[in-house]
Amino acid sequence: MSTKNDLFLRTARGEAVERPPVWLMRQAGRILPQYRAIRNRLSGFKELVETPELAAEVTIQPVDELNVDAAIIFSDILVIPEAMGLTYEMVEKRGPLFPEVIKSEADVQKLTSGADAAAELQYVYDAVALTRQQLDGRVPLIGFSGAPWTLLAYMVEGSGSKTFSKAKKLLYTDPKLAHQLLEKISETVIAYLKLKVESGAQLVQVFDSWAGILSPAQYREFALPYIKVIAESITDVPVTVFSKGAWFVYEDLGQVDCQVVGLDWNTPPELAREWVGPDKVLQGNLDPCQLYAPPEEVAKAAVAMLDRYGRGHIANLGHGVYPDTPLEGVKAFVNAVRAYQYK
Ligand SMILES: Cc1c2[nH]c(c1CCC(=O)O)Cc1[nH]c(c(CCC(=O)O)c1C)Cc1[nH]c(c(CCC(=O)O)c1C)Cc1[nH]c(c(C)c1CCC(=O)O)C2
Repeated sequence: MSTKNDLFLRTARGEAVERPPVWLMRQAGRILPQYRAIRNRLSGFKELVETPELAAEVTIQPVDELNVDAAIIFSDILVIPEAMGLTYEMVEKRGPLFPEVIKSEADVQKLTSGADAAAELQYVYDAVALTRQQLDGRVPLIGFSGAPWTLLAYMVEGSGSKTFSKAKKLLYTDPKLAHQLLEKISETVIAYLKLKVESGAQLVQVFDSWAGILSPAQYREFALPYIKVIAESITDVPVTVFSKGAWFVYEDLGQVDCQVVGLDWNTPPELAREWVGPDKVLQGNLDPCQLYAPPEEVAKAAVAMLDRYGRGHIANLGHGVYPDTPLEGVKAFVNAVRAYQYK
């Protein structure tokens, strides 16, 4: 099946394009009334994630409503810990919660990993295949995974946290165990992403949402090597690495076998370009809070951002869109990028 609007993929592959493509992290979600309507009649978030027909429907909603240049499969990074044997709950208004966490070597040994764990996630592969079919080539479909360090952080901490100090403590007190766990997570992520690609994902993004709380030395020891192996293992589609808050890693990411590097809103694109080098495509990085401003200002800020990046850029926010963002702000952003022309 050919993709009618393949601007996003052409850009990710480094081809010359007429304007930057645009999509938003967390575009499938609470910003859309259509999403809230479906979500409100279900038992919870997990029912939506685990029902392929519904996941496909909410994945396509932002394509219909916002006219973005890519869809991202509706799911969560926490399906991986669950497939490995650590179930999560999504508590309303609070976020994820793991009733059991990883504390000891015995806990790590109990976890399933690799192909066995990835085989638990058939509902994700079904959602990807169904979404591809229903998109009918309108825009490309992005698959994603959490990065090993970010997944470890949830598996050890048991919930969100400002500091993730329990997870960081493990790195300092039992690095060997941390590596054992990271190894198992990585094997699972690789098997999982390969199956997502086989099911129809046309690019994969690895979210290292908590990269920025690591020291540079910790990042190089506990995060980067695993991201490297994952990027090298995905050979059939482009790979995006988004290491949030970790400006100090861009030089290293320049050496990783990925095509796109995602930037958070604290990172000046000119510096990121210097650090990662000329070959990668950059993705980002408008401050999600900018979208609360009046639409004309959102549009101006979007154009100013695009001018700073120049070519080799996928327009996005610097992190996921906040659930209470006005739709008119989101649309002003998308439309401003769509109206832009490279000189
Ligand atoms: C850290 C992380 C998680 N999940 C994810 C990350 C990495 C990206 C990032 O840094 O934001 C990734 C994710 N989660 C979700 C998507 C869907 C696709 C998309 O981007 O549109 C994606 C790509 C749906 C979701 N994942 C979640 C929601 C909200 C739940 C709901 O609808 O009730 C959605 C739409 C829940 C979730 N899931 C997670 C948290 C911390 C929360 C609670 C916070 C919140 O409520 O926003 C873990």
